[in-house]
Amino acid sequence: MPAEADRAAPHVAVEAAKQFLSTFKTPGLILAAISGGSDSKGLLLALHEAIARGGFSAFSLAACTVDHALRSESADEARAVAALCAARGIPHTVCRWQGEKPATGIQAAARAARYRLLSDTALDIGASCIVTGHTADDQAETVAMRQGRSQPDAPGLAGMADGVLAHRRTWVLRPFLRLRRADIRDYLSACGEGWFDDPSNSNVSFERVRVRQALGGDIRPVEEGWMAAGEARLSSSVRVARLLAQQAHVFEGLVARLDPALAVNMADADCSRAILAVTAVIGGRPHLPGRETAARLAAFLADGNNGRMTAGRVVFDRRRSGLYLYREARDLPEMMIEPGQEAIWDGRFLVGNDGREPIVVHVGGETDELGARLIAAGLPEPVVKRAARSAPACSLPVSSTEHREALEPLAPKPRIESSIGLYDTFLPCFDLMMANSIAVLFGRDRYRAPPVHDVLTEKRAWA
Ligand SMILES: Nc1ncnc2c1ncn2[C@@H]1O[C@H](COP(=O)(O)OP(=O)(O)OP(=O)(O)O)[C@@H](O)[C@H]1O
Repeated sequence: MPAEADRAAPHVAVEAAKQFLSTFKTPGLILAAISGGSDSKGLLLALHEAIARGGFSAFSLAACTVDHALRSESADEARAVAALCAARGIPHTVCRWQGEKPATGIQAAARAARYRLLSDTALDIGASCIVTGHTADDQAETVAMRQGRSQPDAPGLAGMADGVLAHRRTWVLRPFLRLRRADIRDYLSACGEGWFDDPSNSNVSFERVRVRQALGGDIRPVEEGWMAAGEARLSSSVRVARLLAQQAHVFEGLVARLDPALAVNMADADCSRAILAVTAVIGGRPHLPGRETAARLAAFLADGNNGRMTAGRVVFDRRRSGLYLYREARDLPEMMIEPGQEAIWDGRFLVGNDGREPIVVHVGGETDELGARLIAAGLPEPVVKRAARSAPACSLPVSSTEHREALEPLAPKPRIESSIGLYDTFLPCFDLMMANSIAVLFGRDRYRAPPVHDVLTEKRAWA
Protein backbone atom coordinates (compact mmCIF):
# COMPACT_ATOMS: atom_id res chain seq x y z
CA MET A 1 0.00 0.00 0.00
CA PRO A 2 1.53 3.37 -0.90
CA ALA A 3 2.24 5.38 2.23
CA GLU A 4 0.11 8.46 2.62
CA ALA A 5 3.25 10.58 2.57
CA ASP A 6 3.93 9.32 -0.98
CA ARG A 7 0.79 11.03 -2.20
CA ALA A 8 0.39 14.74 -2.76
CA ALA A 9 -2.68 14.84 -0.51
CA PRO A 10 -4.61 12.22 1.43
CA HIS A 11 -7.20 10.45 -0.66
CA VAL A 12 -10.75 11.78 -0.44
CA ALA A 13 -11.72 8.54 1.36
CA VAL A 14 -9.09 9.17 4.05
CA GLU A 15 -10.22 12.79 4.30
CA ALA A 16 -13.78 11.57 4.92
CA ALA A 17 -12.49 9.17 7.58
CA LYS A 18 -10.56 11.97 9.32
CA GLN A 19 -13.53 14.28 9.16
CA PHE A 20 -15.64 11.55 10.77
CA LEU A 21 -13.12 10.91 13.56
CA SER A 22 -12.97 14.62 14.33
CA THR A 23 -16.70 14.58 15.23
CA PHE A 24 -16.36 12.23 18.24
CA LYS A 25 -17.05 13.58 21.69
CA THR A 26 -14.40 11.22 23.10
CA PRO A 27 -12.00 8.97 21.19
CA GLY A 28 -12.66 5.28 21.63
CA LEU A 29 -12.90 1.89 20.02
CA ILE A 30 -14.78 1.71 16.71
CA LEU A 31 -16.19 -1.54 15.37
CA ALA A 32 -16.20 -1.69 11.56
CA ALA A 33 -18.84 -3.95 10.02
CA ILE A 34 -16.99 -5.40 7.09
CA SER A 35 -18.47 -7.73 4.48
CA GLY A 36 -15.44 -7.83 2.16
CA GLY A 37 -17.29 -5.74 -0.44
CA SER A 38 -15.55 -2.62 -1.71
CA ASP A 39 -17.33 -0.04 0.46
CA SER A 40 -16.79 -1.53 3.89
CA LYS A 41 -13.27 -2.63 3.03
CA GLY A 42 -12.47 0.91 1.85
CA LEU A 43 -13.97 2.29 5.06
CA LEU A 44 -11.88 -0.02 7.24
CA LEU A 45 -8.64 0.83 5.43
CA ALA A 46 -9.36 4.57 5.34
CA LEU A 47 -10.11 4.63 9.07
CA HIS A 48 -6.99 2.57 9.73
CA GLU A 49 -4.89 5.02 7.71
CA ALA A 50 -6.48 8.05 9.40
CA ILE A 51 -5.85 6.59 12.86
CA ALA A 52 -2.28 5.48 12.09
CA ARG A 53 -1.13 8.60 10.29
CA GLY A 54 -3.75 11.25 10.54
CA GLY A 55 -3.34 12.41 14.13
CA PHE A 56 -6.10 10.25 15.61
CA SER A 57 -4.00 7.80 17.59
CA ALA A 58 -6.37 7.90 20.59
CA PHE A 59 -8.85 5.84 18.54
CA SER A 60 -8.64 2.12 17.93
CA LEU A 61 -10.32 -0.13 15.44
CA ALA A 62 -11.83 -3.62 15.50
CA ALA A 63 -13.74 -5.37 12.73
CA CYS A 64 -16.55 -7.87 12.50
CA THR A 65 -17.83 -9.95 9.59
CA VAL A 66 -21.17 -11.68 9.76
CA ASP A 67 -21.21 -14.97 7.91
CA HIS A 68 -24.87 -15.41 6.98
CA ALA A 69 -24.08 -18.92 5.70
CA LEU A 70 -26.43 -18.32 2.75
CA ARG A 71 -23.79 -18.64 0.00
CA SER A 72 -21.13 -21.32 -0.25
CA GLU A 73 -18.33 -18.70 -0.61
CA SER A 74 -19.26 -16.68 2.48
CA ALA A 75 -16.97 -18.56 4.88
CA ASP A 76 -13.98 -18.08 2.51
CA GLU A 77 -14.77 -14.39 2.21
CA ALA A 78 -14.88 -14.04 5.97
CA ARG A 79 -11.47 -15.77 6.19
CA ALA A 80 -10.02 -13.39 3.60
CA VAL A 81 -11.25 -10.42 5.62
CA ALA A 82 -9.71 -11.97 8.74
CA ALA A 83 -6.35 -12.21 6.92
CA LEU A 84 -6.58 -8.57 5.79
CA CYS A 85 -7.22 -7.46 9.37
CA ALA A 86 -4.49 -9.71 10.82
CA ALA A 87 -1.94 -8.16 8.42
CA ARG A 88 -2.79 -4.74 9.87
CA GLY A 89 -3.09 -5.76 13.50
CA ILE A 90 -6.84 -5.06 13.58
CA PRO A 91 -8.74 -7.48 15.88
CA HIS A 92 -11.39 -9.23 13.80
CA THR A 93 -14.34 -11.46 14.71
CA VAL A 94 -16.49 -13.64 12.50
CA CYS A 95 -20.06 -14.14 13.70
CA ARG A 96 -22.09 -16.86 12.08
CA TRP A 97 -25.84 -16.58 11.70
CA GLN A 98 -26.92 -19.81 13.34
CA GLY A 99 -30.26 -21.51 13.43
CA GLU A 100 -33.25 -21.80 11.15
CA LYS A 101 -33.54 -19.41 8.24
CA PRO A 102 -37.02 -18.28 7.20
CA ALA A 103 -38.37 -19.46 3.84
CA THR A 104 -39.54 -15.96 2.90
CA GLY A 105 -38.19 -12.51 3.69
CA ILE A 106 -34.67 -13.87 3.92
CA GLN A 107 -32.99 -10.51 3.14
CA ALA A 108 -34.85 -8.72 5.94
CA ALA A 109 -34.18 -11.58 8.37
CA ALA A 110 -30.47 -11.60 7.45
CA ARG A 111 -30.30 -7.85 8.01
CA ALA A 112 -32.00 -8.10 11.41
CA ALA A 113 -29.68 -10.96 12.43
CA ARG A 114 -26.64 -9.00 11.20
CA TYR A 115 -27.43 -5.94 13.28
CA ARG A 116 -28.18 -8.08 16.32
CA LEU A 117 -24.83 -9.92 16.00
CA LEU A 118 -22.90 -6.72 15.31
CA SER A 119 -24.49 -4.99 18.24
CA ASP A 120 -23.72 -7.95 20.56
CA THR A 121 -20.09 -7.85 19.40
CA ALA A 122 -19.85 -4.09 19.95
CA LEU A 123 -21.15 -4.58 23.48
CA ASP A 124 -18.72 -7.47 24.17
CA ILE A 125 -15.65 -5.50 23.13
CA GLY A 126 -16.75 -2.14 24.56
CA ALA A 127 -16.93 -0.35 21.20
CA SER A 128 -18.43 3.14 21.25
CA CYS A 129 -20.16 2.57 17.90
CA ILE A 130 -20.41 0.42 14.80
CA VAL A 131 -19.56 1.86 11.38
CA THR A 132 -20.89 0.59 8.07
CA GLY A 133 -19.78 1.32 4.52
CA HIS A 134 -23.04 2.71 3.10
CA THR A 135 -22.34 5.24 0.34
CA ALA A 136 -24.10 8.05 -1.50
CA ASP A 137 -24.86 5.50 -4.23
CA ASP A 138 -26.65 3.25 -1.71
CA GLN A 139 -28.54 6.28 -0.48
CA ALA A 140 -29.61 7.31 -3.98
CA GLU A 141 -30.90 3.80 -4.66
CA THR A 142 -32.80 3.68 -1.36
CA VAL A 143 -34.44 7.05 -1.99
CA ALA A 144 -35.25 6.25 -5.64
CA MET A 145 -36.94 3.01 -4.54
CA ARG A 146 -38.99 4.82 -1.90
CA GLN A 147 -39.96 7.61 -4.31
CA GLY A 148 -41.69 4.97 -6.38
CA ARG A 149 -44.10 4.08 -3.59
CA SER A 150 -44.39 7.02 -1.18
CA GLN A 151 -46.30 10.25 -0.85
CA PRO A 152 -44.15 13.26 -1.80
CA ASP A 153 -43.80 14.31 1.86
CA ALA A 154 -43.18 10.83 3.34
CA PRO A 155 -40.49 10.79 6.07
CA GLY A 156 -38.86 7.80 4.33
CA LEU A 157 -37.73 10.04 1.48
CA ALA A 158 -34.99 11.31 3.78
CA GLY A 159 -33.33 7.97 3.03
CA MET A 160 -30.91 6.36 5.43
CA ALA A 161 -29.87 8.41 8.45
CA ASP A 162 -26.16 8.88 9.04
CA GLY A 163 -26.70 7.42 12.49
CA VAL A 164 -29.11 4.76 13.75
CA LEU A 165 -29.38 3.50 17.31
CA ALA A 166 -29.70 -0.29 17.21
CA HIS A 167 -31.46 -2.19 20.02
CA ARG A 168 -31.35 0.87 22.30
CA ARG A 169 -27.66 0.38 22.95
CA THR A 170 -25.34 0.73 19.94
CA TRP A 171 -25.06 3.58 17.49
CA VAL A 172 -24.47 2.48 13.91
CA LEU A 173 -22.81 5.33 12.02
CA ARG A 174 -22.28 5.74 8.27
CA PRO A 175 -19.18 7.86 7.70
CA PHE A 176 -19.20 7.39 3.89
CA LEU A 177 -22.84 8.26 3.28
CA ARG A 178 -21.81 11.32 1.27
CA LEU A 179 -19.01 9.60 -0.61
CA ARG A 180 -19.37 8.00 -4.05
CA ARG A 181 -18.66 4.31 -4.49
CA ALA A 182 -16.30 5.14 -7.37
CA ASP A 183 -14.12 7.17 -4.97
CA ILE A 184 -13.88 4.27 -2.55
CA ARG A 185 -12.92 1.86 -5.31
CA ASP A 186 -10.36 4.35 -6.55
CA TYR A 187 -8.87 4.43 -3.05
CA LEU A 188 -8.73 0.64 -2.86
CA SER A 189 -7.06 0.46 -6.27
CA ALA A 190 -4.51 3.05 -5.13
CA CYS A 191 -3.83 0.81 -2.12
CA GLY A 192 -3.43 -2.21 -4.41
CA GLU A 193 -6.46 -3.90 -2.84
CA GLY A 194 -9.28 -5.82 -4.51
CA TRP A 195 -12.72 -6.65 -3.16
CA PHE A 196 -15.47 -9.25 -3.38
CA ASP A 197 -18.46 -8.64 -5.58
CA ASP A 198 -21.57 -10.23 -4.14
CA PRO A 199 -23.29 -11.90 -7.15
CA SER A 200 -26.65 -10.60 -5.91
CA ASN A 201 -25.36 -7.08 -6.73
CA SER A 202 -25.98 -7.81 -10.40
CA ASN A 203 -29.12 -9.91 -10.05
CA VAL A 204 -31.87 -7.92 -11.75
CA SER A 205 -34.57 -9.75 -9.89
CA PHE A 206 -33.70 -7.38 -7.01
CA GLU A 207 -35.38 -3.99 -7.23
CA ARG A 208 -32.24 -2.26 -5.94
CA VAL A 209 -30.19 -3.61 -8.84
CA ARG A 210 -32.77 -2.42 -11.37
CA VAL A 211 -32.87 1.01 -9.74
CA ARG A 212 -29.07 1.19 -9.80
CA GLN A 213 -29.08 0.45 -13.50
CA ALA A 214 -31.79 3.05 -14.14
CA LEU A 215 -29.81 5.73 -12.28
CA GLY A 216 -26.81 4.93 -14.46
CA GLY A 217 -24.38 6.41 -11.93
CA ASP A 218 -26.02 9.85 -11.91
CA ILE A 219 -27.34 10.44 -8.41
CA ARG A 220 -27.87 14.21 -8.69
CA PRO A 221 -31.58 14.07 -9.50
CA VAL A 222 -32.32 12.37 -6.17
CA GLU A 223 -29.55 13.88 -4.05
CA GLU A 224 -31.11 17.30 -3.45
CA GLY A 225 -34.43 15.70 -2.64
CA TRP A 226 -33.08 13.53 0.15
CA MET A 227 -31.11 16.35 1.76
CA ALA A 228 -34.25 18.51 1.90
CA ALA A 229 -36.36 15.58 3.11
CA GLY A 230 -33.80 14.88 5.87
CA GLU A 231 -33.98 18.48 7.08
CA ALA A 232 -37.78 18.40 6.94
CA ARG A 233 -37.98 15.13 8.88
CA LEU A 234 -35.64 16.43 11.52
CA SER A 235 -37.52 19.68 12.06
CA SER A 236 -40.81 17.81 12.15
CA SER A 237 -39.36 15.48 14.79
CA VAL A 238 -38.41 18.48 16.94
CA ARG A 239 -41.91 19.99 16.59
CA VAL A 240 -43.61 16.67 17.32
CA ALA A 241 -41.43 16.25 20.41
CA ARG A 242 -42.62 19.62 21.64
CA LEU A 243 -46.28 18.86 20.88
CA LEU A 244 -46.09 15.58 22.77
CA ALA A 245 -44.35 17.13 25.75
CA GLN A 246 -47.00 19.84 26.02
CA GLN A 247 -50.21 18.13 24.98
CA ALA A 248 -49.94 14.41 25.72
CA HIS A 249 -49.94 12.43 28.98
CA VAL A 250 -49.52 8.71 29.49
CA PHE A 251 -50.66 6.81 32.56
CA GLU A 252 -49.00 3.55 33.65
CA GLY A 253 -48.05 2.88 30.00
CA LEU A 254 -51.72 1.92 29.48
CA VAL A 255 -53.69 5.03 28.66
CA ALA A 256 -52.73 8.13 26.72
CA ARG A 257 -54.65 11.37 26.96
CA LEU A 258 -54.19 13.89 24.17
CA ASP A 259 -55.36 17.45 24.77
CA PRO A 260 -58.38 18.45 22.66
CA ALA A 261 -56.29 20.96 20.70
CA LEU A 262 -53.93 18.20 19.54
CA ALA A 263 -56.65 15.65 18.89
CA VAL A 264 -58.66 17.96 16.67
CA ASN A 265 -55.80 18.68 14.34
CA MET A 266 -55.13 15.55 12.26
CA ALA A 267 -54.92 17.74 9.16
CA ASP A 268 -51.65 19.16 10.46
CA ALA A 269 -48.76 16.84 9.53
CA ASP A 270 -46.98 17.19 12.89
CA CYS A 271 -50.12 16.65 14.96
CA SER A 272 -50.99 13.65 12.84
CA ARG A 273 -47.49 12.22 13.32
CA ALA A 274 -47.73 12.77 17.06
CA ILE A 275 -51.12 11.05 17.32
CA LEU A 276 -50.09 8.14 15.11
CA ALA A 277 -46.84 7.60 17.03
CA VAL A 278 -48.72 7.40 20.34
CA THR A 279 -51.24 5.07 18.66
CA ALA A 280 -48.45 2.71 17.58
CA VAL A 281 -46.98 2.52 21.08
CA ILE A 282 -50.33 2.11 22.86
CA GLY A 283 -51.24 -0.61 20.35
CA GLY A 284 -47.86 -2.36 20.69
CA ARG A 285 -47.03 -2.03 17.01
CA PRO A 286 -43.54 -1.44 15.55
CA HIS A 287 -44.83 0.78 12.70
CA LEU A 288 -47.02 3.84 12.42
CA PRO A 289 -50.59 2.95 11.45
CA GLY A 290 -51.08 2.80 7.68
CA ARG A 291 -52.76 5.38 5.48
CA GLU A 292 -56.18 3.78 5.70
CA THR A 293 -56.22 3.79 9.52
CA ALA A 294 -54.97 7.37 9.56
CA ALA A 295 -57.77 8.40 7.20
CA ARG A 296 -60.44 6.67 9.32
CA LEU A 297 -59.11 8.31 12.43
CA ALA A 298 -58.99 11.72 10.77
CA ALA A 299 -62.65 11.32 9.72
CA PHE A 300 -63.64 10.25 13.26
CA LEU A 301 -61.85 13.21 14.83
CA ALA A 302 -63.09 15.69 12.23
CA ASP A 303 -66.76 15.18 13.06
CA GLY A 304 -66.17 16.79 16.45
CA ASN A 305 -68.50 14.46 18.37
CA ASN A 306 -67.67 12.47 21.46
CA GLY A 307 -67.61 8.71 21.01
CA ARG A 308 -65.36 5.74 20.41
CA MET A 309 -63.72 4.01 17.50
CA THR A 310 -61.19 1.17 17.27
CA ALA A 311 -58.29 0.91 14.85
CA GLY A 312 -54.86 -0.70 14.92
CA ARG A 313 -55.74 -2.53 18.20
CA VAL A 314 -56.36 0.84 19.86
CA VAL A 315 -59.60 2.30 21.22
CA PHE A 316 -59.92 6.04 20.58
CA ASP A 317 -62.28 7.37 23.24
CA ARG A 318 -63.15 10.95 22.61
CA ARG A 319 -64.48 13.07 25.49
CA ARG A 320 -64.68 16.70 26.32
CA SER A 321 -61.50 16.46 28.37
CA GLY A 322 -59.47 15.03 25.48
CA LEU A 323 -58.85 12.00 23.33
CA TYR A 324 -58.06 8.84 25.33
CA LEU A 325 -56.18 5.97 23.70
CA TYR A 326 -55.89 2.49 25.16
CA ARG A 327 -55.36 -1.04 23.90
CA GLU A 328 -58.44 -2.90 22.79
CA ALA A 329 -59.03 -5.77 25.28
CA ARG A 330 -58.90 -8.50 22.64
CA ASP A 331 -56.37 -11.12 21.55
CA LEU A 332 -54.14 -10.46 24.53
CA PRO A 333 -51.44 -13.11 24.75
CA GLU A 334 -50.12 -15.27 27.55
CA MET A 335 -46.43 -16.05 27.67
CA MET A 336 -43.94 -17.82 29.91
CA ILE A 337 -40.63 -16.18 30.80
CA GLU A 338 -37.82 -18.34 32.15
CA PRO A 339 -35.59 -17.16 35.02
CA GLY A 340 -32.93 -14.71 33.85
CA GLN A 341 -34.81 -13.98 30.61
CA GLU A 342 -36.81 -11.04 29.38
CA ALA A 343 -39.46 -10.83 26.70
CA ILE A 344 -41.88 -8.37 25.16
CA TRP A 345 -45.51 -8.98 26.05
CA ASP A 346 -48.16 -7.88 23.55
CA GLY A 347 -45.62 -5.59 21.83
CA ARG A 348 -46.24 -3.15 24.71
CA PHE A 349 -44.29 -4.18 27.78
CA LEU A 350 -40.79 -5.50 28.29
CA VAL A 351 -40.93 -7.95 31.18
CA GLY A 352 -37.77 -9.22 32.85
CA ASN A 353 -37.74 -12.22 35.17
CA ASP A 354 -34.94 -11.83 37.74
CA GLY A 355 -36.33 -14.58 39.99
CA ARG A 356 -35.58 -18.30 40.23
CA GLU A 357 -38.93 -19.57 38.93
CA PRO A 358 -40.51 -19.19 35.52
CA ILE A 359 -43.29 -16.61 35.39
CA VAL A 360 -46.36 -16.31 33.24
CA VAL A 361 -47.39 -12.94 31.87
CA HIS A 362 -51.07 -12.62 31.07
CA VAL A 363 -53.83 -10.10 31.04
CA GLY A 364 -54.49 -8.98 34.57
CA GLY A 365 -57.82 -7.28 34.33
CA GLU A 366 -58.66 -4.40 36.55
CA THR A 367 -57.24 -4.61 40.01
CA ASP A 368 -58.46 -2.28 42.71
CA GLU A 369 -55.02 -0.79 43.15
CA LEU A 370 -54.49 -0.07 39.49
CA GLY A 371 -57.99 1.35 39.10
CA ALA A 372 -57.52 3.56 42.16
CA ARG A 373 -54.21 4.89 40.87
CA LEU A 374 -55.67 5.73 37.45
CA ILE A 375 -58.69 7.44 38.95
CA ALA A 376 -56.47 9.38 41.33
CA ALA A 377 -54.49 10.52 38.30
CA GLY A 378 -57.68 12.15 37.01
CA LEU A 379 -58.85 9.67 34.38
CA PRO A 380 -62.60 9.23 33.83
CA GLU A 381 -63.95 6.05 35.40
CA PRO A 382 -65.26 4.45 32.17
CA VAL A 383 -61.84 4.93 30.57
CA VAL A 384 -60.14 3.36 33.58
CA LYS A 385 -62.49 0.38 33.49
CA ARG A 386 -61.87 -0.37 29.83
CA ALA A 387 -58.16 0.44 29.75
CA ALA A 388 -57.36 -1.65 32.80
CA ARG A 389 -58.68 -4.75 31.00
CA SER A 390 -55.54 -4.84 28.91
CA ALA A 391 -53.07 -4.42 31.79
CA PRO A 392 -50.37 -7.09 32.20
CA ALA A 393 -50.08 -9.28 35.28
CA CYS A 394 -47.44 -11.82 36.26
CA SER A 395 -47.88 -15.02 38.23
CA LEU A 396 -46.33 -18.44 38.72
CA PRO A 397 -47.22 -21.09 36.11
CA VAL A 398 -50.37 -23.04 36.94
CA SER A 399 -48.36 -26.27 37.29
CA SER A 400 -46.27 -24.87 40.14
CA THR A 401 -49.23 -23.68 42.21
CA GLU A 402 -52.62 -25.11 42.81
CA HIS A 403 -54.29 -21.91 41.77
CA ARG A 404 -52.78 -19.12 39.81
CA GLU A 405 -51.56 -17.15 42.78
CA ALA A 406 -49.59 -13.99 43.14
CA LEU A 407 -45.85 -14.47 43.00
CA GLU A 408 -44.10 -15.61 46.14
CA PRO A 409 -43.73 -12.60 48.39
CA LEU A 410 -39.95 -12.98 48.68
CA ALA A 411 -39.26 -13.45 44.97
CA PRO A 412 -38.01 -10.37 43.11
CA LYS A 413 -40.85 -8.60 41.33
CA PRO A 414 -40.72 -8.90 37.55
CA ARG A 415 -39.33 -5.79 35.89
CA ILE A 416 -41.95 -4.22 33.66
CA GLU A 417 -41.44 -1.21 31.44
CA SER A 418 -43.09 0.06 28.29
CA SER A 419 -41.74 -1.25 25.05
CA ILE A 420 -41.56 1.25 22.18
CA GLY A 421 -41.47 -0.98 19.11
CA LEU A 422 -41.39 2.06 16.89
CA TYR A 423 -37.86 2.93 18.01
CA ASP A 424 -36.43 0.22 20.24
CA THR A 425 -34.97 -1.88 17.40
CA PHE A 426 -33.84 0.89 15.05
CA LEU A 427 -33.97 4.59 15.84
CA PRO A 428 -32.79 6.81 12.97
CA CYS A 429 -31.16 9.97 14.25
CA PHE A 430 -33.72 12.19 12.47
CA ASP A 431 -36.30 10.95 14.97
CA LEU A 432 -34.23 11.05 18.14
CA MET A 433 -35.94 14.10 19.67
CA MET A 434 -39.38 12.70 19.03
CA ALA A 435 -38.40 9.27 20.31
CA ASN A 436 -37.03 10.80 23.52
CA SER A 437 -40.25 12.66 24.06
CA ILE A 438 -42.21 9.41 23.67
CA ALA A 439 -39.81 7.56 25.97
CA VAL A 440 -40.32 10.17 28.68
CA LEU A 441 -44.12 10.06 28.24
CA PHE A 442 -44.05 6.31 28.76
CA GLY A 443 -41.91 6.59 31.88
CA ARG A 444 -38.66 5.46 30.31
CA ASP A 445 -35.17 6.90 30.18
CA ARG A 446 -34.15 8.88 27.12
CA TYR A 447 -32.41 6.92 24.38
CA ARG A 448 -28.64 6.72 24.45
CA ALA A 449 -27.03 9.82 22.93
CA PRO A 450 -24.82 9.37 19.86
CA PRO A 451 -21.05 9.34 20.46
CA VAL A 452 -20.45 12.00 17.80
CA HIS A 453 -21.35 15.67 17.69
CA ASP A 454 -22.59 16.11 14.20
CA VAL A 455 -25.22 13.44 13.90
CA LEU A 456 -27.88 15.53 12.25
CA THR A 457 -30.31 15.55 15.15
CA GLU A 458 -27.95 16.83 17.74
CA LYS A 459 -26.44 19.46 15.52
CA ARG A 460 -29.79 20.99 14.69
CA ALA A 461 -31.89 20.29 17.69
CA TRP A 462 -29.64 21.93 20.22
CA ALA A 463 -28.60 24.81 17.95
N1 LIG B 1 -21.86 -9.83 6.16
C1 LIG B 1 -21.57 -8.67 6.67
N2 LIG B 1 -20.77 -8.57 7.74
C2 LIG B 1 -20.47 -7.37 8.29
N3 LIG B 1 -20.95 -6.21 7.81
C3 LIG B 1 -21.75 -6.24 6.75
C4 LIG B 1 -22.11 -7.46 6.12
N4 LIG B 1 -22.91 -7.18 5.08
C5 LIG B 1 -23.07 -5.85 5.06
N5 LIG B 1 -22.36 -5.27 6.06
C6 LIG B 1 -22.27 -3.83 6.39
O1 LIG B 1 -23.40 -3.15 5.88
C7 LIG B 1 -23.02 -2.24 4.86
C8 LIG B 1 -24.03 -2.21 3.75
O2 LIG B 1 -24.38 -3.51 3.35
P1 LIG B 1 -24.53 -3.91 1.83
O3 LIG B 1 -25.24 -5.19 1.79
O4 LIG B 1 -25.06 -2.75 1.07
O5 LIG B 1 -23.01 -4.09 1.51
P2 LIG B 1 -22.20 -5.07 0.56
O6 LIG B 1 -22.54 -4.76 -0.85
O7 LIG B 1 -22.33 -6.47 1.03
O8 LIG B 1 -20.71 -4.63 0.92
P3 LIG B 1 -20.02 -3.24 0.82
O9 LIG B 1 -21.01 -2.19 1.26
O10 LIG B 1 -18.89 -3.37 1.75
O11 LIG B 1 -19.60 -3.07 -0.60
C9 LIG B 1 -21.65 -2.72 4.40
O12 LIG B 1 -20.91 -1.64 3.86
C10 LIG B 1 -21.05 -3.26 5.67
O13 LIG B 1 -20.52 -2.21 6.46
